[in-house]
Amino acid sequence: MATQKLLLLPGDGIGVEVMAEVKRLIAFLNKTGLASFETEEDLVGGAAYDAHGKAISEDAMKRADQADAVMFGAVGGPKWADVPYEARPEAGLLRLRKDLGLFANLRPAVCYPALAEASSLKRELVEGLDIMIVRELTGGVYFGEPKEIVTLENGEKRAVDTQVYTTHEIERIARVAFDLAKVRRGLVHSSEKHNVMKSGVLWKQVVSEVHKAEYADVKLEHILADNCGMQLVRTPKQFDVIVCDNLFGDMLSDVAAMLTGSLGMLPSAALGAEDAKTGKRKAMYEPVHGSAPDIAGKGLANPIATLASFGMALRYSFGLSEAADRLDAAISTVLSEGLRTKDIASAGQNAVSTSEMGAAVIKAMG
Ligand SMILES: NC(=O)c1ccc[n+]([C@@H]2O[C@H](COP(=O)([O-])OP(=O)(O)OC[C@H]3O[C@@H](n4cnc5c(N)ncnc54)[C@H](O)[C@@H]3O)[C@@H](O)[C@H]2O)c1
Ligand SMILES: CC(C)[C@H](C(=O)O)[C@@H](O)C(=O)O
Ligand SMILES: [Mg+2]
Repeated sequence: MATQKLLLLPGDGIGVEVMAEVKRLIAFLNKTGLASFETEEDLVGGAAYDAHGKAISEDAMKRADQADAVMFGAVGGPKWADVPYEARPEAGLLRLRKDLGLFANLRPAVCYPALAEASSLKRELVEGLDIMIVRELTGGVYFGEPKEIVTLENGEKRAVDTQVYTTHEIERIARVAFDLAKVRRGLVHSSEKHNVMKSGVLWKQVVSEVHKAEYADVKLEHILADNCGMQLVRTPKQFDVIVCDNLFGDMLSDVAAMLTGSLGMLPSAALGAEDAKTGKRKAMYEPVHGSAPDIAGKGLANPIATLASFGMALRYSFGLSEAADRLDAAISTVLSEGLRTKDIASAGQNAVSTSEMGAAVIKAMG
Protein backbone atom coordinates (compact mmCIF):
# COMPACT_ATOMS: atom_id res chain seq x y z
CA MET A 1 0.00 0.00 0.00
CA ALA A 2 1.46 3.39 -1.02
CA THR A 3 2.22 5.72 1.88
CA GLN A 4 0.15 8.92 1.84
CA LYS A 5 1.39 12.26 3.16
CA LEU A 6 -1.01 14.12 5.45
CA LEU A 7 -0.45 17.56 6.91
CA LEU A 8 -2.24 18.07 10.23
CA LEU A 9 -3.13 21.64 11.21
CA PRO A 10 -4.91 21.44 14.60
CA GLY A 11 -5.12 25.24 15.08
CA ASP A 12 -6.68 26.72 18.20
CA GLY A 13 -9.14 25.90 20.98
CA ILE A 14 -11.04 22.65 20.46
CA GLY A 15 -9.23 22.25 17.10
CA VAL A 16 -6.34 20.77 19.09
CA GLU A 17 -8.63 18.50 21.12
CA VAL A 18 -10.56 17.04 18.18
CA MET A 19 -7.38 16.61 16.08
CA ALA A 20 -5.93 14.46 18.88
CA GLU A 21 -8.68 11.94 18.13
CA VAL A 22 -7.82 11.96 14.41
CA LYS A 23 -4.19 11.23 15.34
CA ARG A 24 -5.33 8.21 17.34
CA LEU A 25 -7.45 7.06 14.42
CA ILE A 26 -4.49 7.39 12.03
CA ALA A 27 -2.31 5.35 14.41
CA PHE A 28 -5.04 2.67 14.48
CA LEU A 29 -5.34 2.58 10.66
CA ASN A 30 -1.57 2.37 10.24
CA LYS A 31 -1.29 -0.40 12.85
CA THR A 32 -4.06 -2.53 11.41
CA GLY A 33 -2.81 -2.09 7.83
CA LEU A 34 -6.09 -0.47 6.72
CA ALA A 35 -4.04 2.53 5.55
CA SER A 36 -0.50 3.85 5.51
CA PHE A 37 -0.19 7.49 6.50
CA GLU A 38 2.86 9.59 7.13
CA THR A 39 1.90 12.73 9.04
CA GLU A 40 3.46 16.12 9.53
CA GLU A 41 2.06 18.79 11.81
CA ASP A 42 2.20 22.57 11.71
CA LEU A 43 0.68 25.67 13.25
CA VAL A 44 -2.23 27.68 11.89
CA GLY A 45 -4.45 30.47 13.22
CA GLY A 46 -3.76 32.09 16.56
CA ALA A 47 -1.12 29.50 17.39
CA ALA A 48 0.80 30.46 14.22
CA TYR A 49 0.33 34.16 14.98
CA ASP A 50 1.85 33.68 18.42
CA ALA A 51 4.85 31.85 16.93
CA HIS A 52 5.41 33.75 13.67
CA GLY A 53 3.29 36.93 13.75
CA LYS A 54 1.07 35.64 10.92
CA ALA A 55 -1.82 33.19 10.73
CA ILE A 56 0.11 30.71 8.60
CA SER A 57 3.82 30.56 7.80
CA GLU A 58 5.21 30.26 4.26
CA ASP A 59 6.74 26.95 5.30
CA ALA A 60 3.35 25.59 6.42
CA MET A 61 1.80 26.78 3.12
CA LYS A 62 4.51 24.90 1.22
CA ARG A 63 3.92 21.74 3.25
CA ALA A 64 0.16 22.04 2.63
CA ASP A 65 0.80 22.36 -1.09
CA GLN A 66 3.03 19.29 -1.13
CA ALA A 67 0.86 17.03 1.06
CA ASP A 68 -1.58 14.50 -0.40
CA ALA A 69 -4.23 16.10 1.82
CA VAL A 70 -4.54 18.53 4.72
CA MET A 71 -6.54 17.91 7.92
CA PHE A 72 -7.62 21.16 9.53
CA GLY A 73 -8.95 21.58 13.09
CA ALA A 74 -10.28 25.07 13.89
CA VAL A 75 -8.92 28.57 14.38
CA GLY A 76 -9.73 31.72 16.28
CA GLY A 77 -10.63 32.87 19.75
CA PRO A 78 -10.86 35.92 22.01
CA LYS A 79 -7.12 35.83 22.73
CA TRP A 80 -6.54 37.24 19.24
CA ALA A 81 -9.36 39.80 19.23
CA ASP A 82 -6.94 42.70 18.85
CA VAL A 83 -4.47 41.38 16.27
CA PRO A 84 -4.40 43.24 12.94
CA TYR A 85 -7.14 42.14 10.52
CA GLU A 86 -4.64 40.72 7.99
CA ALA A 87 -3.06 38.50 10.67
CA ARG A 88 -6.28 37.36 12.42
CA PRO A 89 -6.43 33.56 12.92
CA GLU A 90 -9.17 33.10 10.30
CA ALA A 91 -6.84 34.59 7.64
CA GLY A 92 -4.76 31.38 7.80
CA LEU A 93 -7.78 29.28 6.88
CA LEU A 94 -8.85 31.62 4.09
CA ARG A 95 -5.35 31.65 2.61
CA LEU A 96 -5.19 27.85 2.59
CA ARG A 97 -8.52 27.66 0.76
CA LYS A 98 -7.63 30.36 -1.76
CA ASP A 99 -4.00 29.50 -2.47
CA LEU A 100 -4.68 25.76 -2.75
CA GLY A 101 -7.61 26.51 -5.09
CA LEU A 102 -10.14 24.64 -2.93
CA PHE A 103 -13.25 26.04 -4.60
CA ALA A 104 -15.70 23.24 -3.80
CA ASN A 105 -16.76 22.78 -0.19
CA LEU A 106 -18.89 19.70 0.42
CA ARG A 107 -20.81 19.93 3.69
CA PRO A 108 -22.97 16.84 4.22
CA ALA A 109 -25.71 17.13 6.86
CA VAL A 110 -26.68 13.60 7.84
CA CYS A 111 -28.87 12.82 10.82
CA TYR A 112 -27.72 9.55 12.38
CA PRO A 113 -30.76 7.42 13.39
CA ALA A 114 -29.83 7.54 17.08
CA LEU A 115 -29.66 11.34 17.03
CA ALA A 116 -33.04 12.15 15.56
CA GLU A 117 -34.16 13.16 19.05
CA ALA A 118 -31.11 15.44 19.55
CA SER A 119 -32.16 17.62 16.62
CA SER A 120 -33.81 20.97 17.14
CA LEU A 121 -36.76 19.57 15.15
CA LYS A 122 -39.30 16.80 15.63
CA ARG A 123 -37.94 13.30 15.03
CA GLU A 124 -40.04 12.62 11.90
CA LEU A 125 -38.74 15.79 10.22
CA VAL A 126 -35.07 14.77 10.45
CA GLU A 127 -35.03 10.96 10.69
CA GLY A 128 -33.08 9.76 7.64
CA LEU A 129 -32.01 13.31 6.72
CA ASP A 130 -29.17 13.36 4.17
CA ILE A 131 -28.45 16.75 2.56
CA MET A 132 -25.30 17.79 0.72
CA ILE A 133 -24.53 21.51 0.81
CA VAL A 134 -22.11 22.49 -1.95
CA ARG A 135 -20.59 25.80 -0.94
CA GLU A 136 -18.46 27.84 -3.33
CA LEU A 137 -15.32 28.49 -1.26
CA THR A 138 -12.80 30.70 -3.03
CA GLY A 139 -14.93 33.56 -4.34
CA GLY A 140 -17.78 35.87 -3.42
CA VAL A 141 -17.76 38.46 -0.69
CA TYR A 142 -14.99 36.64 1.20
CA PHE A 143 -12.39 37.57 -1.40
CA GLY A 144 -13.87 40.32 -3.63
CA GLU A 145 -12.05 43.64 -3.93
CA PRO A 146 -12.31 46.36 -2.75
CA LYS A 147 -12.48 45.21 0.85
CA GLU A 148 -11.73 48.16 3.06
CA ILE A 149 -12.73 50.72 5.64
CA VAL A 150 -12.12 54.28 4.44
CA THR A 151 -12.54 57.59 6.24
CA LEU A 152 -14.70 60.06 4.33
CA GLU A 153 -14.12 63.81 4.09
CA ASN A 154 -16.76 64.45 6.75
CA GLY A 155 -14.89 62.14 9.14
CA GLU A 156 -17.45 59.35 8.84
CA LYS A 157 -16.15 55.87 8.04
CA ARG A 158 -17.30 53.70 5.16
CA ALA A 159 -16.82 49.90 5.11
CA VAL A 160 -16.87 47.99 1.82
CA ASP A 161 -16.99 44.27 1.04
CA THR A 162 -17.47 43.22 -2.55
CA GLN A 163 -19.36 40.19 -3.84
CA VAL A 164 -17.78 39.03 -7.12
CA TYR A 165 -18.52 35.94 -9.22
CA THR A 166 -17.44 35.09 -12.75
CA THR A 167 -19.16 32.70 -15.15
CA HIS A 168 -16.29 30.23 -14.78
CA GLU A 169 -16.53 30.18 -10.99
CA ILE A 170 -20.28 29.52 -11.09
CA GLU A 171 -20.04 26.89 -13.84
CA ARG A 172 -17.45 24.78 -12.03
CA ILE A 173 -19.31 24.75 -8.68
CA ALA A 174 -22.61 24.01 -10.47
CA ARG A 175 -20.99 20.97 -12.13
CA VAL A 176 -19.81 19.68 -8.74
CA ALA A 177 -23.38 19.96 -7.43
CA PHE A 178 -24.98 18.31 -10.48
CA ASP A 179 -22.40 15.49 -10.51
CA LEU A 180 -23.15 14.77 -6.84
CA ALA A 181 -26.91 14.87 -7.43
CA LYS A 182 -26.55 12.29 -10.23
CA VAL A 183 -25.24 9.72 -7.75
CA ARG A 184 -27.62 10.80 -4.99
CA ARG A 185 -31.35 11.55 -5.40
CA GLY A 186 -31.11 13.64 -8.58
CA LEU A 187 -32.22 17.02 -7.20
CA VAL A 188 -30.30 20.33 -6.96
CA HIS A 189 -31.58 23.48 -5.27
CA SER A 190 -29.56 26.50 -6.38
CA SER A 191 -29.78 29.17 -3.71
CA GLU A 192 -29.03 32.88 -4.25
CA LYS A 193 -30.70 36.29 -4.03
CA HIS A 194 -31.24 37.34 -7.67
CA ASN A 195 -33.98 39.67 -6.37
CA VAL A 196 -31.35 41.90 -4.72
CA MET A 197 -27.90 41.01 -6.03
CA LYS A 198 -26.39 41.17 -9.52
CA SER A 199 -24.18 38.23 -8.60
CA GLY A 200 -27.41 36.35 -7.84
CA VAL A 201 -28.75 37.16 -11.32
CA LEU A 202 -25.61 35.76 -12.95
CA TRP A 203 -25.56 32.77 -10.58
CA LYS A 204 -29.13 31.78 -11.47
CA GLN A 205 -28.54 32.25 -15.20
CA VAL A 206 -25.27 30.28 -15.32
CA VAL A 207 -26.55 27.40 -13.17
CA SER A 208 -29.60 27.16 -15.47
CA GLU A 209 -27.38 27.10 -18.57
CA VAL A 210 -25.08 24.37 -17.20
CA HIS A 211 -28.16 22.38 -16.22
CA LYS A 212 -29.80 22.70 -19.64
CA ALA A 213 -26.65 21.88 -21.59
CA GLU A 214 -25.20 19.06 -19.51
CA TYR A 215 -27.54 17.66 -16.84
CA ALA A 216 -31.01 17.03 -18.28
CA ASP A 217 -31.24 13.95 -16.01
CA VAL A 218 -31.02 16.06 -12.82
CA LYS A 219 -33.93 18.20 -11.51
CA LEU A 220 -33.02 21.83 -10.80
CA GLU A 221 -34.96 24.16 -8.50
CA HIS A 222 -34.05 27.79 -7.80
CA ILE A 223 -34.67 29.06 -4.29
CA LEU A 224 -33.99 32.43 -2.70
CA ALA A 225 -31.45 32.06 0.09
CA ASP A 226 -33.67 33.46 2.86
CA ASN A 227 -36.46 31.07 1.93
CA CYS A 228 -33.89 28.25 1.75
CA GLY A 229 -32.92 28.88 5.39
CA MET A 230 -36.58 28.80 6.42
CA GLN A 231 -37.36 25.65 4.38
CA LEU A 232 -34.33 23.88 5.88
CA VAL A 233 -35.88 24.28 9.30
CA ARG A 234 -39.49 23.65 8.17
CA THR A 235 -39.19 20.59 5.89
CA PRO A 236 -35.49 19.69 5.58
CA LYS A 237 -36.00 16.34 3.85
CA GLN A 238 -37.24 18.09 0.67
CA PHE A 239 -33.55 18.83 -0.10
CA ASP A 240 -30.93 16.63 -1.74
CA VAL A 241 -28.09 18.90 -2.96
CA ILE A 242 -28.01 22.65 -2.26
CA VAL A 243 -25.50 24.74 -4.22
CA CYS A 244 -24.76 28.29 -3.12
CA ASP A 245 -22.17 31.02 -2.82
CA ASN A 246 -19.52 31.33 -0.14
CA LEU A 247 -21.45 33.40 2.41
CA PHE A 248 -24.87 31.74 2.04
CA GLY A 249 -23.09 28.35 2.24
CA ASP A 250 -21.45 29.35 5.50
CA MET A 251 -24.78 30.28 7.05
CA LEU A 252 -26.93 27.51 5.60
CA SER A 253 -24.46 24.85 6.76
CA ASP A 254 -24.58 26.04 10.38
CA VAL A 255 -28.39 25.93 10.15
CA ALA A 256 -28.25 22.41 8.67
CA ALA A 257 -25.90 21.33 11.45
CA MET A 258 -28.64 21.75 14.03
CA LEU A 259 -30.88 19.41 12.07
CA THR A 260 -28.31 16.66 12.72
CA GLY A 261 -28.10 17.34 16.46
CA SER A 262 -25.08 19.63 16.79
CA LEU A 263 -22.52 21.71 14.97
CA GLY A 264 -20.11 19.12 16.39
CA MET A 265 -21.54 16.56 13.94
CA LEU A 266 -20.90 18.34 10.62
CA PRO A 267 -17.83 17.41 8.56
CA SER A 268 -16.58 18.98 5.35
CA ALA A 269 -14.27 18.49 2.39
CA ALA A 270 -12.73 21.42 0.52
CA LEU A 271 -11.68 20.22 -2.93
CA GLY A 272 -9.75 21.74 -5.81
CA ALA A 273 -9.96 21.04 -9.53
CA GLU A 274 -8.76 17.70 -10.88
CA ASP A 275 -5.22 17.89 -12.25
CA ALA A 276 -5.43 17.00 -15.95
CA LYS A 277 -2.16 14.98 -15.83
CA THR A 278 -2.38 13.14 -12.48
CA GLY A 279 -6.16 13.04 -11.96
CA LYS A 280 -5.51 14.16 -8.38
CA ARG A 281 -7.08 17.13 -6.64
CA LYS A 282 -5.83 19.24 -3.79
CA ALA A 283 -7.95 18.78 -0.69
CA MET A 284 -8.39 19.95 2.85
CA TYR A 285 -10.77 18.34 5.33
CA GLU A 286 -12.22 20.38 8.18
CA PRO A 287 -15.12 20.26 10.59
CA VAL A 288 -17.69 22.99 9.95
CA HIS A 289 -17.42 24.25 13.54
CA GLY A 290 -14.93 26.72 14.97
CA SER A 291 -12.57 26.76 17.94
CA ALA A 292 -15.51 26.94 20.43
CA PRO A 293 -13.81 29.15 23.04
CA ASP A 294 -16.73 28.58 25.43
CA ILE A 295 -15.87 24.89 25.86
CA ALA A 296 -12.17 24.77 24.83
CA GLY A 297 -9.76 22.97 27.16
CA LYS A 298 -12.54 21.17 29.03
CA GLY A 299 -12.72 17.88 27.12
CA LEU A 300 -16.31 18.68 26.13
CA ALA A 301 -15.90 18.98 22.34
CA ASN A 302 -17.60 16.47 20.10
CA PRO A 303 -14.87 14.93 17.89
CA ILE A 304 -17.31 13.33 15.42
CA ALA A 305 -17.32 16.25 12.92
CA THR A 306 -13.53 16.02 12.65
CA LEU A 307 -13.41 12.21 12.60
CA ALA A 308 -16.07 12.22 9.87
CA SER A 309 -14.07 14.87 7.96
CA PHE A 310 -11.15 12.45 8.07
CA GLY A 311 -13.60 9.83 6.77
CA MET A 312 -14.24 12.12 3.80
CA ALA A 313 -10.46 12.27 3.26
CA LEU A 314 -10.30 8.46 3.24
CA ARG A 315 -13.03 8.42 0.59
CA TYR A 316 -12.26 11.42 -1.63
CA SER A 317 -8.46 11.73 -1.46
CA PHE A 318 -7.29 8.18 -0.82
CA GLY A 319 -9.92 5.87 -2.33
CA LEU A 320 -10.01 3.96 0.99
CA SER A 321 -13.74 3.40 0.93
CA GLU A 322 -13.56 0.26 3.08
CA ALA A 323 -11.89 2.17 5.91
CA ALA A 324 -14.30 5.08 5.40
CA ASP A 325 -17.33 2.74 5.57
CA ARG A 326 -15.97 1.18 8.75
CA LEU A 327 -15.53 4.61 10.31
CA ASP A 328 -19.09 5.67 9.38
CA ALA A 329 -20.45 2.40 10.77
CA ALA A 330 -18.41 2.84 13.97
CA ILE A 331 -19.80 6.35 14.52
CA SER A 332 -23.32 5.06 13.96
CA THR A 333 -22.71 2.15 16.37
CA VAL A 334 -21.41 4.24 19.28
CA LEU A 335 -24.33 6.63 18.88
CA SER A 336 -26.80 3.73 18.80
CA GLU A 337 -25.20 2.40 21.97
CA GLY A 338 -26.11 5.70 23.62
CA LEU A 339 -22.69 7.35 23.84
CA ARG A 340 -23.06 11.15 23.84
CA THR A 341 -20.80 14.14 24.20
CA LYS A 342 -22.54 16.98 26.02
CA ASP A 343 -23.71 18.79 22.86
CA ILE A 344 -25.80 15.79 21.72
CA ALA A 345 -26.88 14.49 25.13
CA SER A 346 -30.51 14.81 26.15
CA ALA A 347 -31.41 16.23 29.53
CA GLY A 348 -30.35 13.84 32.28
CA GLN A 349 -28.22 11.70 29.92
CA ASN A 350 -24.61 11.10 30.99
CA ALA A 351 -22.05 12.70 28.67
CA VAL A 352 -18.62 11.38 27.76
CA SER A 353 -15.48 13.41 27.06
CA THR A 354 -13.87 14.15 23.69
CA SER A 355 -11.26 11.43 24.18
CA GLU A 356 -13.80 8.88 25.46
CA MET A 357 -15.90 9.42 22.32
CA GLY A 358 -12.81 9.16 20.08
CA ALA A 359 -11.64 5.97 21.80
CA ALA A 360 -15.11 4.41 21.53
CA VAL A 361 -15.32 5.13 17.79
CA ILE A 362 -11.90 3.58 17.19
CA LYS A 363 -12.79 0.55 19.33
CA ALA A 364 -16.00 0.08 17.34
CA MET A 365 -13.94 0.03 14.15
CA GLY A 366 -11.90 -2.92 15.37
N1 LIG B 1 -13.14 26.42 10.50
C1 LIG B 1 -12.81 27.23 11.49
O1 LIG B 1 -11.67 27.29 11.93
C2 LIG B 1 -13.87 28.08 12.11
C3 LIG B 1 -15.23 27.89 11.86
C4 LIG B 1 -16.14 28.68 12.52
C5 LIG B 1 -15.72 29.64 13.42
N2 LIG B 1 -14.39 29.82 13.62
C6 LIG B 1 -13.87 30.75 14.61
O2 LIG B 1 -14.05 30.15 15.90
C7 LIG B 1 -14.20 31.19 16.87
C8 LIG B 1 -15.46 30.94 17.68
O3 LIG B 1 -16.58 31.11 16.82
P1 LIG B 1 -18.08 30.78 17.23
O4 LIG B 1 -18.18 30.64 18.71
O5 LIG B 1 -18.94 31.73 16.54
O6 LIG B 1 -18.38 29.36 16.53
P2 LIG B 1 -17.99 27.91 16.99
O7 LIG B 1 -18.32 27.00 15.87
O8 LIG B 1 -16.60 27.86 17.49
O9 LIG B 1 -18.98 27.59 18.22
C9 LIG B 1 -20.37 27.84 18.14
C10 LIG B 1 -21.08 27.03 19.24
O10 LIG B 1 -21.06 25.63 18.91
C11 LIG B 1 -20.42 24.87 19.92
N3 LIG B 1 -19.56 23.89 19.27
C12 LIG B 1 -18.80 24.07 18.17
N4 LIG B 1 -18.13 22.97 17.88
C13 LIG B 1 -18.46 22.05 18.80
C14 LIG B 1 -18.07 20.69 19.03
N5 LIG B 1 -17.21 20.05 18.23
N6 LIG B 1 -18.61 20.06 20.09
C15 LIG B 1 -19.50 20.67 20.89
N7 LIG B 1 -19.90 21.94 20.73
C16 LIG B 1 -19.37 22.62 19.69
C17 LIG B 1 -19.57 25.89 20.71
O11 LIG B 1 -19.34 25.44 22.03
C18 LIG B 1 -20.41 27.14 20.60
O12 LIG B 1 -21.39 27.15 21.63
C19 LIG B 1 -14.22 32.51 16.08
O13 LIG B 1 -12.94 33.05 16.15
C20 LIG B 1 -14.55 32.07 14.67
O14 LIG B 1 -14.06 32.94 13.69
C21 LIG B 1 -13.46 29.05 13.00
C1 LIG C 1 -13.71 30.85 10.28
C2 LIG C 1 -14.43 31.32 9.06
C3 LIG C 1 -13.46 32.06 8.18
C4 LIG C 1 -15.10 30.18 8.30
C5 LIG C 1 -15.89 30.74 7.12
O1 LIG C 1 -16.59 31.75 7.28
O2 LIG C 1 -15.77 30.18 6.04
C6 LIG C 1 -16.03 29.28 9.11
O3 LIG C 1 -17.13 29.96 9.61
C7 LIG C 1 -16.48 28.09 8.29
O4 LIG C 1 -17.67 27.83 8.23
O5 LIG C 1 -15.63 27.38 7.73
MG1 LIG D 1 -18.96 28.91 9.34
